[in-house]
Amino acid sequence: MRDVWLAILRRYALLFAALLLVIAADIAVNITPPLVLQYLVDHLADGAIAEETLLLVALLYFALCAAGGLVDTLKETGITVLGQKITHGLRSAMCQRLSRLPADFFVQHESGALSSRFINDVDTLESLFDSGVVSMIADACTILAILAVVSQISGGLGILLVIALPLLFLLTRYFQRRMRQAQLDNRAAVAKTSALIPETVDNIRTIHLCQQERYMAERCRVSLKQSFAAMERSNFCDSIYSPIIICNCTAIICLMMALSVSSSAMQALFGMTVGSVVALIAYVRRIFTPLESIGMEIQNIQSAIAGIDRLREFFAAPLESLPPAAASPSPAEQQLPLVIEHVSFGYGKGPSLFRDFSLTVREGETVTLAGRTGVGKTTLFKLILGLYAPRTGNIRICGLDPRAIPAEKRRPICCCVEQGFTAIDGSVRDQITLRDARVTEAAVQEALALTGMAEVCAQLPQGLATPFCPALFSQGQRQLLGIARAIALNPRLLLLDEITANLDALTERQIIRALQAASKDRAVLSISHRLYEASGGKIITLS
Ligand SMILES: Nc1ncnc2c1ncn2[C@@H]1O[C@H](COP(=O)(O)OP(=O)(O)OP(=O)(O)O)[C@@H](O)[C@H]1O
Repeated sequence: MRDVWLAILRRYALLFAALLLVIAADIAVNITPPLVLQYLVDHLADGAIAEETLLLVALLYFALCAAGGLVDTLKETGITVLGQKITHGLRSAMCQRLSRLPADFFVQHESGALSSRFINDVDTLESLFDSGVVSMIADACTILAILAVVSQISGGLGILLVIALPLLFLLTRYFQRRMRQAQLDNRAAVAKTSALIPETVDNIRTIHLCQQERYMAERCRVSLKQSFAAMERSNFCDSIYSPIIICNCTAIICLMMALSVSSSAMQALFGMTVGSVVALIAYVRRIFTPLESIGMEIQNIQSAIAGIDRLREFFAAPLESLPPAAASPSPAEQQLPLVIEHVSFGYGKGPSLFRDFSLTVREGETVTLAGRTGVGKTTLFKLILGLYAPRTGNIRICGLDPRAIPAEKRRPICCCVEQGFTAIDGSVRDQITLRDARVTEAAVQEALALTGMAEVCAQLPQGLATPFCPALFSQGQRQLLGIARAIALNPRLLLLDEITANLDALTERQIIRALQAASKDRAVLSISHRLYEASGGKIITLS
């Protein structure tokens, strides 16, 4: 993961440096107005300043306030842009890595957990930058700068602030922790209520039949009550925090004034003038905003660290070791769509599912794999598709090692139709082309004609341009679309994994007819007894 970070930081080093400059400018611009105000008030009080100079100083004060707002906006924009760039760089690195992870990784990690790495964990990492580390550095620098200036004007107030600030910081953290806990409790209660709604709707008949309405209502009431109580706690902390901070701020100012007038020694320490009082009040107020932000930033950094750990795990997963890119096979090898020679395979360190298995499928041939359930028929397909490497032996598709075939060359060589149709977001045409520019309109029409789906698609409201939704087609029609997708780039080898399972006899016959038309002149390896009976091809039993 360190390489990824370094690459990202190197790429955006300029932006990072510019951001640091803007942060420095922001601190400087925000710290100056009270000093100008002090000068202005002091000189107004003793009347020893020309009117034009006064006007100029007043204008300077307003200009500095405006510049402060401007630089602040620039700083926020810079932090957000840098955070977004880092997120983009990180997600791109994750996507690149995702396509090189072995099939086992996807068996061990649920798709939901993997999506969460891409969405939630990367988002928390973004917050590590835009409302975490960078903002914390900026806030800490602002506090130090204010303390330095305040100590210059009034050493006594500087000491007071150094004593009070850690206590106020602890108070802020206490409130923030309580609010966070209340929000977490509320989220858990809301999630419970949300889960209850679909559960109730799905089981509404059973609830009525078993007269469980009260029980369900009670469950809902309990989680709503928990949510309400948690929100109350959060609101309470929120409402009393600001008054407490304002009271503290006022108490510090009062204490400063009381001490400065109590004795001449104290006055020397606090060094009060009318202007300095105005400036110091402004500084005391200003110091609380970054103090409060730092508390939130620590919280963000803590949750981001958990996200970083999960991302580190993702980046630490070993990549698939692929054989070198496939060299062009000899013309003799090219003629054989599938050759399996003495292959043995088992998952991980488990026992071998099959040993010394050999098979050749030629052009125009339909071979059916048979064998008891769990014998490894689908596993053999995974080996042919290059998802796993055989323990021993070789597999060649058109003379190439399936694991070494580049992604863009796979579709014209070998395609697999599975039991269920997996749709992509887009139109009906996209389901066949998969947005692959090599699939021409003529190829789409030919694939639809071969599978008998041309008429069905022509009757759709916008023809092939109709946005796809599962309700447009029956289960059998979706399977036919899957076959049309598989043959659209005219692959030499077609793998069919129980594609007629769960279908009624009529639809099954329709699919078998479509397959017979699609199988002409290509090698077909199937796990389907029906197809075997219909095609009369070879049957190979795995044992
Ligand atoms: N990713 C995996 N990791 C470990 N074991 C697996 C994995 N996938 C499948 N298996 C195991 O391998 C064995 C063969 O599974 P496979 O799906 O290939 O059988 P099959 O012959 O296609 O069965 P069926 O006819 O029921 O579909 C099973 O015992 C299964 O539990």
